[in-house]
Order: sequence, then structure tokens, then C-alpha cells
Amino acid sequence: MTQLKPILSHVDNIPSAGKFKPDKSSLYYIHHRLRYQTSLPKLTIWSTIFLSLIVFFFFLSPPATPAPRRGLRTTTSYGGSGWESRIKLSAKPRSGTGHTVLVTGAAGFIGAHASVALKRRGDGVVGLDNFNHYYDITLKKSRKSKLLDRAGVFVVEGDINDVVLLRKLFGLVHFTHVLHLAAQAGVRYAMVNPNSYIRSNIDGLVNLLEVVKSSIAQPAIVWASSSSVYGLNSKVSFSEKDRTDQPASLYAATKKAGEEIAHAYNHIYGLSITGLRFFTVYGPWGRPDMAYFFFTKDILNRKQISIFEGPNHGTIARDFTYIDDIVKGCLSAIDTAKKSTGNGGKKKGEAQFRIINLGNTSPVSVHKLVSILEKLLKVKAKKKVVLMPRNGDVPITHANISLARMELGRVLGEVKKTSFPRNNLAVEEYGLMYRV
Ligand SMILES: O=C(O)[C@H]1O[C@H](OP(=O)(O)OP(=O)(O)OC[C@H]2O[C@@H](n3ccc(=O)[nH]c3=O)[C@H](O)[C@@H]2O)[C@H](O)[C@@H](O)[C@@H]1O
Repeated sequence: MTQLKPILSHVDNIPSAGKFKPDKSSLYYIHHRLRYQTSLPKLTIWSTIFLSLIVFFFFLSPPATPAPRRGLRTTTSYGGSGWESRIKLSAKPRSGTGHTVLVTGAAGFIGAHASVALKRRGDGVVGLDNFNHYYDITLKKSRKSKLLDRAGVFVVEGDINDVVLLRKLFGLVHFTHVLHLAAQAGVRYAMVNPNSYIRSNIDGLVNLLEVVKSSIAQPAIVWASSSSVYGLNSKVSFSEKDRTDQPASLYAATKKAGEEIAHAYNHIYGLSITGLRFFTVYGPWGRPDMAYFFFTKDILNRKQISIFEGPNHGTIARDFTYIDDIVKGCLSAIDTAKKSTGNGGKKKGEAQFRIINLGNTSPVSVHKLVSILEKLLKVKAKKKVVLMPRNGDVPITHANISLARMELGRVLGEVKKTSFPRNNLAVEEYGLMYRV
């Protein structure tokens, strides 16, 4: 500051040109000033040429990134009459008695199967999916083009955290139900990317419930919870009455939090909500992060697989549940869901609140899973038995589905006890990955 001040005051005291006998430092200043003044026209010319060149090359070259498509990603570009009419068409049930269902996570494993089943039986369906990169996006795109498009289900590419989009959808269509399956799945990945679980399973859920509760005709909600909420519970089989306050992973904790959040919205706003606790769902078009899927791939590629074991060679087992049974459970939950009692954010009376297990009721050990795969693939697996890492897994899951049988009656009566896998699914799925 002390050095700056004299310099600045000197500059301030420069008189106008001509009446002034410059000292050395003033000369220096004037020299620069003159140079600047004389080079100004030149600078202007060069700048104009330079800018023209930029503009010329900008129009000549192709865009580095594609322009945002209408109705996708950015909230400002949603809409357009074409986009809206496709949504309305997809939302239209075949008959007056059909439901109109918004399926979130429609390009996901369970979402795609459930959307197609709803559409095929005559319900109106609009899908919503953010096509994130948790696993190979080509699989999601293939589910869309080969299952959903063919069945006539329009999928909006967007996020459940996008409130503007959600409001737009609820303004366009009077959904009778929301089948909320969009979530960050996977037990072990929660240690890699914990925030994605909060974003999808907590923030996303709350955003959706906020929009649903404010809508004029509140739809009933059926959503995906998880068997993982039983956590460290050691009592089998798992009944809905058992404790669920000891999650073993952040994933499980977010699903449990979801159940509590759902209860609050049911209590305050009269939203009809059914949470389905899915037990390790498998089948065609399944998720590549699940053991049956990557075991198949690795066995075929002669790569070593790790089989988890508990302490003292304890068996690790899962109540693997076939996708068709889960889809039946979802549809039945929709059919038996009572209407929400509120509208526009106001509760008019008590509303239905359910939490229901959906599982096969016959746990299969990981060893058994691998031996079934070996038999089907006709390849001996390179197995390495390792102590189950403490990264969210639990030793065993086993569903008690008495409540499902009671509540979902008609449809779940058909759930058969299946041997695992019911057919050559894992192999089919592997083939599928290579066709996409
Ligand atoms: O039912 C559920 O609630 C959960 O089911 C699955 O989670 P998980 O049962 O862990 O399914 P996989 O990841 O396919 O694992 C199946 C079995 O293989 C075991 N495993 C996994 C990976 C591995 O390398 N080795 C191994 O032995 C696991 O411990 C587990 O017993 C899903 O990934 C979750 O999204 C879902 O919520």
C-alpha cells in the first residue's frame, strides 16, 4: 500500500498533454499511453478479424455435444405437443376399468417386467427412468427398445429428483397408482458411492411423495423396499413383525428410512402406501451386479469366483425369488391398494399402510447356486471360498409370506415353490448381454 500510493498519486497528477515538462517516469507513462492510443485501431481490426474467424468456425464445425433433445434431461426442454401426446397415449388404459400407473425405474430389471405386465393386461403405463450408469446402460436401453417400446410403454427419460418434471407428469395424467421402483440398488456398492443411495432412496423418494401428496387426485403408491432391512436379525424366517432396526449396510438403512418416511406421509397426508420387501430377485434381463449374473459370466470366461462363507464355514444363503413371482406380487399390490384419502396436500381420513414380504420362502446356499450354474453351463467353476467381507452382506434371508398370502390373496396364491433357477435363466441372460 505504501509503495502503491506514490505511484498512483503520480499518475493522478499528470497534466494534459503539451503544458508539461515530463520527468523520466512520466515519459514512461506517456510512451505507453501513446502506444496504446496509436495501436487502438489496429487492435480493433485484428479483434474483428479474430472474432469473425471464431464465428465462421463455430458454424462450420459440428456441435461437440448433441443438442438436448426435447423432453429429455433439462427441465426447460420438457414438453412439446408430441412428447405430451405420447405420454397421454401410453397412460390410457384399454378399458374404463384399467388403472393408470406411473412406473419409476421402468428401464430397470423389475421395472421393465412390471411395466410390460401392466400394459399387457390393459392398464395405462408411463415409465420414468434416469438411465444412470450404475451398470451397463446398453442393458437398460435394450430393455427399453426390446421390452417396453414393443409393449407400447413410453418411457420418459428423467429423474425422480426433478420436481418440475414430476409436476408436469402429474399435471398431464391423472395417475391412479405409482409403482415406485427407481432406486440405487446393490448392497456392496453402498461402500463405494454412499451418496447415490441418499440421492435416490431418500431425496428421490421424498420428492416423489411431495408431488404425489400435492396432486389433486392422490394416487396410491406401491414401492420397492428390500429384504435387507432385516439386517442382523437372526430369527428366520423373516416376518414383517420382526425387528428391522439393525441394518448391515447403508443400502438397507436407506430402505428402512424409506419405510419410515412412507409412514409419515401416510399419516400426515392420507397417502395409501404399500412397501414390498423383495428377496434377491433373479431372472432374464437381470442386473449385472448381482451374483448369479456375474458368476455366470465369470464361469464361462474361466475366471475365478469368490464364494462367501460365514465364520466356522457357516452357510451363506439367499431366498432367491423369480421375477415373475415378484411381478405378480406388484400387480396384486396395485389391485388391492385402497385409494388415498387426501388431495391437494390435505388428509381426509386414515389411509392404507402396508409392508409386505415378497420372497420364495426357500433359501438356497451360494454353494448350491454355483453348482446349479456349473451344471447348466457345463463348465466347472474356479471357486475360491472366502470369509464374507463385512461390506453389508448378511448370512441368510428367508421370507415368511403369510401376510402376502393374506393381503395379496388371489395372485400370490399362484406363487409356486420353485427350484432355483426355474430354467436356464442365467445362461439366457448371459447370452442376452452379448446380443445387445
Ligand atoms: O433382497 C434384497 O434385499 C437384495 O438382494 C440383492 O442383494 P443380495 O442378496 O446381496 O444379492 P447378490 O448380490 O446377488 O448376492 C447373492 C449372494 O451371493 C453372495 N456373494 C456375492 C458376491 C460374491 O462375490 N460372492 C458371493 O458369495 C452374497 O453374499 C449373497 O449371499 C440385490 O442386489 C439388492 O439390491 C436387493 O435389495
